[in-house]
Amino acid sequence: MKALYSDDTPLSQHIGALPASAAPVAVAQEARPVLLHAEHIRISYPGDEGERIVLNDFSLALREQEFVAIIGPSGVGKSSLLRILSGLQTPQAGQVRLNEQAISQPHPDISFVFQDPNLLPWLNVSQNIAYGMNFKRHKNRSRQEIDAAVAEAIDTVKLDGFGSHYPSSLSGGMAQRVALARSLARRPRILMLDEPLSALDEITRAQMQQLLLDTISHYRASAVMVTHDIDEALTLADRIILLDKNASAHRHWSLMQSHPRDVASPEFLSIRADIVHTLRNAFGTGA
Ligand SMILES: Nc1ncnc2c1ncn2[C@@H]1O[C@H](COP(=O)(O)OP(=O)(O)OP(=O)(O)O)[C@@H](O)[C@H]1O
Repeated sequence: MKALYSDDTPLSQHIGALPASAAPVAVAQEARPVLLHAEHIRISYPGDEGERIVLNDFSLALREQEFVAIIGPSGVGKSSLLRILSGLQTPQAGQVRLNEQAISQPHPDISFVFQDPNLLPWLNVSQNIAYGMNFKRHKNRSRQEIDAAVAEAIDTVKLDGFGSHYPSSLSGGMAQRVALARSLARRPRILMLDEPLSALDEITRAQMQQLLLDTISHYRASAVMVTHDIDEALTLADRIILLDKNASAHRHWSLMQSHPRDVASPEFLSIRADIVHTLRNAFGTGA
């Protein structure tokens, strides 16, 4: 069977307690420069018995145009990690650097898409997308430049003809496409996705997965996506990182398959079974 992993190491060895940064990355990605470094991140919150460590000594080097999926049981710190990688939250230890510059607050090169599209109901589709560009970095843009960026984003998410529609007239999938367009029209280097497709029905979700890949590729962005859906991670990601209830034991798989992928193929079923097996054995739960 053709190996899905970035080297010939059996999966059983990959899922040892390797720090995410220590494991090899896919060959195609290796050539790309690292965009975002997270080093020795610790996340903790106050608990009944003092500091409760959620994630410990987590490191990640996200490369240009790399797609990383973060999976793990509920409460292991996936959303907290995404906020830290984005500069929206400060870690208790460690550092996040974007292009070697430490970040500790929201950065214009990083944008977010959440499960809820959060569209402003009093603005139409074009205005919602343009609203996302209303940041310092775009202050010197002319009206024509903003209109051109909005038109490009609408075209990329396949919403031609819907620019003047209001959110109340959009389906869930269309609203999420607007949210995606709003985030990418700003031309961020990295898109952070916190379960953006989980509220959609199966068919819309599958369509959105392909659209997401196409759109991110069009804008040449990197992506970090939190998902509970292993198949979604297998469909989209160059790398899957599994966060463990043991805060120090993060594990990862690198996938080398090009898109579109057939996750029902024997090789994907095999890695899927390995991930599920790991989750069940180590954590007593599914993702
Ligand atoms: N602001 C906060 N104050 C205290 N505890 C918090 C805070 N934010 C998160 N937590 C706790 O930290 C842990 C990790 O939360 P987080 O939302 O990051 O996990 P998650 O893996 O994204 O969970 P889910 O899959 O359920 O969304 C949880 O136990 C959560 O209750």
